[in-house]
Amino acid sequence: MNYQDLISYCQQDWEDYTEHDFVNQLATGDLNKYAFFHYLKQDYLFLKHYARAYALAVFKSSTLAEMREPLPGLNALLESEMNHHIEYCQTWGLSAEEMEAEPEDFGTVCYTRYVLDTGMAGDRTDLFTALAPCAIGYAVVGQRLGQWPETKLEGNPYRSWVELYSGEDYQSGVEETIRRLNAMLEEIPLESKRGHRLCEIFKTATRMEVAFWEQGMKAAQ
Ligand SMILES: Cc1ncc(CO)c(N)n1
Repeated sequence: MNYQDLISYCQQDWEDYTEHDFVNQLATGDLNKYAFFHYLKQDYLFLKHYARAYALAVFKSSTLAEMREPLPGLNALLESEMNHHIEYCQTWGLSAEEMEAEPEDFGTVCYTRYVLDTGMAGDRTDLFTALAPCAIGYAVVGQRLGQWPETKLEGNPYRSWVELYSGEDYQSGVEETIRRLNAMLEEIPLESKRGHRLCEIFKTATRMEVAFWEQGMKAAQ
């Protein structure tokens, strides 16, 4: 099997995630600012736990080459994504300390602990499958918004978000992630108990991504 099989298994959830109103409104600049602010603060907390999950990938590795594999992703997350979030929140008058002190919303707890639990209970492939919708989905969103005729950059308060995820650095990092995931999935038949289990992991994480957009939307109501 390959990563495309994981997406096909949950096609509707995948579209709900990557074509969500939240991202379309981000691209046009029409998203409610409280929705975005809540999302961004929660995403900061989300990324911290995500970094822990990448660190777990080192723990779950056996060879040195495997141990090194999660490092570029971990570095991009802790540096460019986190710095973007911190700098953005600062422009709204929120300090990094205040972001640290923000309480975790339910969707943030559910998603991050699901990924960590899947990785701890399973092996490296289970863990990377649980991590996959995050990286791949945001790359798909970034690519789509980068080409979408309705995307507005000029005067868009969310421009930096669109540029981060449609940018060359993020896109090429995810291409590498996909290549590695495919190499892990190659030997596993889609029509097997193992294949089915991986599809279910990917689907659950994808549903959590939809809930994460919804959690932002709800903050505006
Ligand atoms: C919830 C979520 N999923 C994926 C990404 C992409 O790294 C992110 N920053 N946040």
